[in-house]
Amino acid sequence: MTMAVDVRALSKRYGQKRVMDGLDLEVRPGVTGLLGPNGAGKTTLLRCLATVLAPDSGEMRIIGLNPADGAQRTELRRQIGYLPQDPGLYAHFTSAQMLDYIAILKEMTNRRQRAEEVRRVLTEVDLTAQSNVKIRKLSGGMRQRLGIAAALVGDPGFIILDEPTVGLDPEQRMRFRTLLSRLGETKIVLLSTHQTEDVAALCERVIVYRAGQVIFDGDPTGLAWQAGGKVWSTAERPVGDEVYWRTTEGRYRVVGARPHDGEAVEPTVEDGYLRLLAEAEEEVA
Ligand SMILES: Nc1ncnc2c1ncn2[C@@H]1O[C@H](COP(=O)(O)OP(=O)(O)OP(=O)(O)O)[C@@H](O)[C@H]1O
Repeated sequence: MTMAVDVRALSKRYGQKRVMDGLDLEVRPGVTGLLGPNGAGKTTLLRCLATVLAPDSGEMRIIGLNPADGAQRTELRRQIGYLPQDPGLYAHFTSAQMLDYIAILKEMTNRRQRAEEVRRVLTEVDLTAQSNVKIRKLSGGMRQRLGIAAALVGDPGFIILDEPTVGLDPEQRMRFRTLLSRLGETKIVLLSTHQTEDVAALCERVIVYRAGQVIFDGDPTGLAWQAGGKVWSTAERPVGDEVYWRTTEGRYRVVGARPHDGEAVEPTVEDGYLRLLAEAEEEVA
């Protein structure tokens, strides 16, 4: 089994709108983060990789299998765990029933084996106590964790998570980071997120995606340094169109040109990301 995702010249349009245009991408085991503004096309890419959506053209090899081929696609789906943005959980099922159902869809026919698998994934996301609680009674964060558990059923080699940390409290987010880091030791984990702190904390690789194009591919430190020498702390509210915000210390953090009293600040992943997007906007303008 080739533990890699290999995508060549992938294109997708919705009507006249071109969302992906000849995308080339390789993803290896480890945790890879996909960052990008709303509407960049992240979900479209993830849905293609999850074999939920067929691209218009291009080639994919995922764990050595070709999803364009029916038999290989079926085999591949056993190897993929996918958390969509809206996981479509059944409100009247309990957590355990939902996961058991997913295990059945993944063709786990042995009832005892399934029960064990359900227990395992519930433990992974700290939902054992909610095992027999109906989904409609779970909090938003608990539902999100159940969605993550669903993606882990059957121990897939390729895990695709679309904004997995939405709604998680800080403790559960930490727990989730630990879980993902562990999974990334042997599996291909691809997560789309708007949380640059998650990317900084757990991704060894980050891809920034904008308007269907990869505009950065490297490690989080490299992304942070996209704003190297361009992050400032200043006492006065900046004028002009630089990106800035007020910090808890009551100063302004500016990403862009140096304000007249600006003191240089070490860039974060968020700074680098914002700078990169601002530069991409400038190029288009
Ligand atoms: N089924 C569809 N039909 C028509 N247009 C679509 C469809 N799905 C997505 N789009 C459009 O394609 C573009 C990319 O959407 P996509 O959901 O892939 O972006 P995204 O990067 O995941 O965004 P977000 O961060 O907001 O989730 C958007 O302009 C969106 O409106």
